[in-house]
Amino acid sequence: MQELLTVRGLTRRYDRFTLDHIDFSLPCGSIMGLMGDNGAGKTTTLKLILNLIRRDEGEVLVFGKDNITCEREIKEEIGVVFDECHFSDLLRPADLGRIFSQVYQNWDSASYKALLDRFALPGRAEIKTLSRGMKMKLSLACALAHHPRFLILDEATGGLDPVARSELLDLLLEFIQDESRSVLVSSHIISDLERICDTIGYLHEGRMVFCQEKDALLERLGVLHCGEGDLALLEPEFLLRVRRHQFGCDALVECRESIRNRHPDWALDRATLEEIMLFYAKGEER
Ligand SMILES: Nc1ncnc2c1ncn2[C@@H]1O[C@H](COP(=O)(O)OP(=O)(O)OP(=O)(O)O)[C@@H](O)[C@H]1O
Repeated sequence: MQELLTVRGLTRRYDRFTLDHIDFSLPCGSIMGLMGDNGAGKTTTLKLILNLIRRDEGEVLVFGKDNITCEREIKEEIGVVFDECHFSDLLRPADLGRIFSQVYQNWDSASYKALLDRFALPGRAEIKTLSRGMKMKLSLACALAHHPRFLILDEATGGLDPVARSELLDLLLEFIQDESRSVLVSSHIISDLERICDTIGYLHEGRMVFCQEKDALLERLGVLHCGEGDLALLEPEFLLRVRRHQFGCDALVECRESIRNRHPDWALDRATLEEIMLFYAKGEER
């Protein structure tokens, strides 16, 4: 499958934080979710891809082209939604349509109008009168109306109610249907990522702990509920992380089926993405 985005060794150093040699790629026709706790480096990664901040090391290729030397060309085909609406409060959606038609060669006024209608957004209302969710939908309409091939969303579902969120997720699935377009989305709403993503990248303290195909990941990993005695019997190569509590321990394990075959009477469940994230954020290595 052709790669739409390739990130290699991407590094950005701040005084108290380093995004540390991040590697991942995103094939055409797929959705990748970036999850991670506050300050893990998700926004930094997205800003580096968009060349909004300077990288210290590494390489970013979008559509096979360097994101710095080919920035103008690449940005024609990228749509971006950040968690806050950055448009002036005094403008109206109709004004944005006129402004963006001067910015993007491919701006499609009819498509913009259709998106405003789809999101029930009034073209002539000042942006300051729109709710947070409506502003988010407006950002999305602006991000989509020039027919980008690559959509980047940073916490874009945060301000939306469950129905609007569900509509947005459907729209993202629709967006990638023709197999030539892709989405990179960061979110704290892990259930949203679990629902739509093909690949999940988990950032923790500036490092990519894993970046894997979601179905394979959920098929492979498991959560074992046991006491210290059983934990000592578990083959060490299967053990990823442990969380100890008053009544025993929970262990994040891999090769779930092999463990089930060897220890059929153990309490072994599938792991959710949220559990996996908690194990890496809060668990111990052994
Ligand atoms: N301009 C800056 N100067 C110094 N440090 C910065 C700067 N921008 C970001 N950081 C630091 O980089 C780290 C990662 O921030 P980033 O915004 O990428 O995290 P995040 O994963 O998006 O977090 P959240 O989920 O809270 O939005 C944080 O520790 C932040 O303080």
